[in-house]
Amino acid sequence: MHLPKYENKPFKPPRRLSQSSVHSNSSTTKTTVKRCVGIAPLEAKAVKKLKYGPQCLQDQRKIYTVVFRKPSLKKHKTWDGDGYAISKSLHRFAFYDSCGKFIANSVYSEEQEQLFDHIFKAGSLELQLDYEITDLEERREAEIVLCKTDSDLKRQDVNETICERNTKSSQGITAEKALISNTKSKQKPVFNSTLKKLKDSDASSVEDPKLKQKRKYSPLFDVSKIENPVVMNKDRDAEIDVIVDPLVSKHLRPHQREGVKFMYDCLLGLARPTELSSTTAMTDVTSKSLVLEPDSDIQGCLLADEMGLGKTLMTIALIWTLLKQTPKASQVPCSQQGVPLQGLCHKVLIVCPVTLIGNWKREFNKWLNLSRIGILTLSANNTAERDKYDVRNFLRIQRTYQVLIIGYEKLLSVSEELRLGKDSLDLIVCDEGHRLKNGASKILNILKSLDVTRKVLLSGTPIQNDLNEFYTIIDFINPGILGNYSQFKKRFISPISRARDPANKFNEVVVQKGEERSNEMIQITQRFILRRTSSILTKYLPPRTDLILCCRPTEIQISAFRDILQGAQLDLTNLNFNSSLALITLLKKVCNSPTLIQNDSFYNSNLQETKLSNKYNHALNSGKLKVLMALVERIRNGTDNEKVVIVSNYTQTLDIIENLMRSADMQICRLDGSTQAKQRDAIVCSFNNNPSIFAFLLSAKSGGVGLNLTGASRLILFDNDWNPSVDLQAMSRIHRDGQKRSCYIYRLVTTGCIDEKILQRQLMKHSLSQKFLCDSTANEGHADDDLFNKEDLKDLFTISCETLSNTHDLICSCQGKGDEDITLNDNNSTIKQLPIKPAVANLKHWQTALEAQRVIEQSENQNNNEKISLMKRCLVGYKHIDPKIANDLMDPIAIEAFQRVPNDISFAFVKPGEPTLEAT
Ligand SMILES: Nc1ncnc2c1ncn2[C@@H]1O[C@H](COP(=O)(O)OP(=O)(O)OP(=O)(O)O)[C@@H](O)[C@H]1O
Repeated sequence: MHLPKYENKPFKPPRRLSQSSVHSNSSTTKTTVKRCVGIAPLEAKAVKKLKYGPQCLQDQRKIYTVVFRKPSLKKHKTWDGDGYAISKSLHRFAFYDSCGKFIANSVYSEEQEQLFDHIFKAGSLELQLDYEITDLEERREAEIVLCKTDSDLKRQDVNETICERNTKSSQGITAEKALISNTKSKQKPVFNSTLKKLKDSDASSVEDPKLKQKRKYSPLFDVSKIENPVVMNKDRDAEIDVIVDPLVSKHLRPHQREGVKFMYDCLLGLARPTELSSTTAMTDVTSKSLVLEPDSDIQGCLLADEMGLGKTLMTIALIWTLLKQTPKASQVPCSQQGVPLQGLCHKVLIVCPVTLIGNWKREFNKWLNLSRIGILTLSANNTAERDKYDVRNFLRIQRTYQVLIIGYEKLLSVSEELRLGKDSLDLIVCDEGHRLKNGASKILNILKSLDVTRKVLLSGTPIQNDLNEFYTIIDFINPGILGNYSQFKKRFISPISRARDPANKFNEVVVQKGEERSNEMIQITQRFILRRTSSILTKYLPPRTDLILCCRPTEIQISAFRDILQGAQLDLTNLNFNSSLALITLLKKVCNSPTLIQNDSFYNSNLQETKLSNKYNHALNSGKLKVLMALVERIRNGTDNEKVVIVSNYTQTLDIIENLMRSADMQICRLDGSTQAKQRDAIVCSFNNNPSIFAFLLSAKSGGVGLNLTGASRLILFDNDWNPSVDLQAMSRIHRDGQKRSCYIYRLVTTGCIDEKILQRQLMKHSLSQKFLCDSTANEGHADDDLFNKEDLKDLFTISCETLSNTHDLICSCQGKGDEDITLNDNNSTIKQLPIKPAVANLKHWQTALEAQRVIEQSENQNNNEKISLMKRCLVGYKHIDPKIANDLMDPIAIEAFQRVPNDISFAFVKPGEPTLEAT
């Protein structure tokens, strides 16, 4: 199977622009020519009228790009310049420099296959062919340069006429303005370095002020000819509208149109009225340009949309717009029609996890085509020296690449090169930007040292509930907006933390102050943070059925739980979460498979004398493993050639699953923390494209982020993480754009054991995380103390062998016939989505101890009710099914699996997907 491979173009030095293409007043750059010729093919008739030196337009001879240098004896030779070659016959080549000036002829008489390796000697130069220009647009560009050898005004006029006619004849989304050089004025050659200087200079240095006053400017696109355009907002000084290229905007969904405008407003420091971000306003305003007040505090943003909402596409649309357009036309060189020839940005740095570099490049190709935009990626195979060379060239050379995509890890090795060339960078995009939450991180400090004001952070994972981390990220995006750290600490961290401290839970004043400061912080930051949930996508995706399957523990598991809990001699009166963590982890492992305990460090140092491990060393020794194997066998035997992704937090669990599946002759691939960066992309591609690979084993934490596994339509989440967003990340790998089949997500939990309790915490936390800043997402696999009191901890260590589902027992009293699901009554639906706190408000000052006790008890009850309500909220829409009573798990595969292991699925919550797929 042939997979697309995107190689970087070789670096070339800046091309010297031909005299006619650029001049110091209303100058025209190479881009001008490119735009002009890219609109519609030149008509042969018009072309024939031109009597050009190289005659290149009169026939279909091949045109190549070339690089050249003076002959040198140096070991590591570099190229001095670039140009073109025209092959007049199979063997004869005429070489021209980048201005179209003839250099020399040369002959090639060797094997055709080695043509591109051959070093030609022509004139006093060595030359090498780079690539044949087959792209129409690029060929036209070359032709025009080559045709200008004896440039004269008449010929230029004809060019202009052709360009104008092409523009007029182009329709709808191709209605781009022709960009025509003003050749009638005096021309001086300008190098790209000069253009770079112009970039930051004042308008007056580019244009004569008198001329400027008279001059009219035009946007790059004619908005009247675009169906449903996306027009950017502007400030009062804007001279023209900036309109997203219809080539991209035609693909954008309503939330994406709004997202692109949001990011643009932030980067340009435009103060957005809050109503603009409301969902109802979306469709109405994105095609209009509103005049907004400036907001000097903001030049960066955080796009925190949930995964799968298309943050990559939105960012590509933004980058492409900024590279090509600016509202301040008078500050850049313009065509004769007043169309700016430069955008607001010239060079963009995208930093992302190494696993996502390939994905970014594919997305650029998907939406723009790589022939339009120069994307440089640093290959994982490159040496550090090669990386440095590439980065230096990226920043130095104007023309070849506009975007550099680099892994976070590689930033360190090229930091010096980036710092030296930092003035060339205009925008930094940090994908999975929550990685920058650590203020001491070297990567963050390198990025800060680049002094790039415009920044976009992308993160599908909510920012964690740690105010220090939050400060670090916000201060990176918009430095100083929250004051310096000590001011921030005083104003926000201290009062908010004090209010969260259980010791202050009855101090109304403290709690209220914390709440006020928290709201104040939200108000400041929501100006540049945008978060939408993936529910927006429902109507564009195939239906998704969610099944939570409670898997009955095996006898082996139950006896392992008992032995461990007895051996650990828990002091239930002095429990706290951190001291119990090792035991909790051990119990989680037993839920997956008792085999795992033999490698558990807590077990080995504290419980080994119990010599339990040998007893549990059987293959299918857990309920979840039995259900998993029943499911995957059913999926594999199905007629639809469906594939499955299996996710676990433990690589050792993946080892067990891998062994079981391989012994059942299933072909699998696997991605976990040990998978080399350079292999990751290839593994994902081969899974999605190779029909013989049936399953993908994925470690939830080490790579789930950002992966596209739409080759599979079923996903089994083998264990839960405390942090619901880790699981959500994993689950959205298959149910995302590009998915054509109905999807099924199975979450396996061990009935009545710690697995189910973790699920319950997740359900509560997910409800809480709706309020952005108060997201109670836990840190790196640790549970959040907010949600654990001593009773909760005791509950974690309680095994309920008799129950069909401990979760169901808590929230509902139905029989599990499958016909009842939870609907929130009015009371419940108004539950405040705030972290659970004791009902402090109920406790007035100066109450007797008895009254206080009563209020506290009431508060605790109220909290329990709130917790249950939070859980219910997450399970709205789920059917409650005891498969022994109601044999309808709403999925033929699950039904067949149940028939195979009827004693191992004790209960199920099933949320059937709605058939709402819209043509996209
Ligand atoms: N408007 C659209 N039409 C069709 N496909 C789209 C659209 N927007 C995005 N996609 C596709 O959806 C998939 C997911 O998009 P993308 O990776 O950008 O999401 P994301 O928000 O960055 O998610 P994550 O946080 O998981 O990385 C990609 O394959 C992308 O090409």
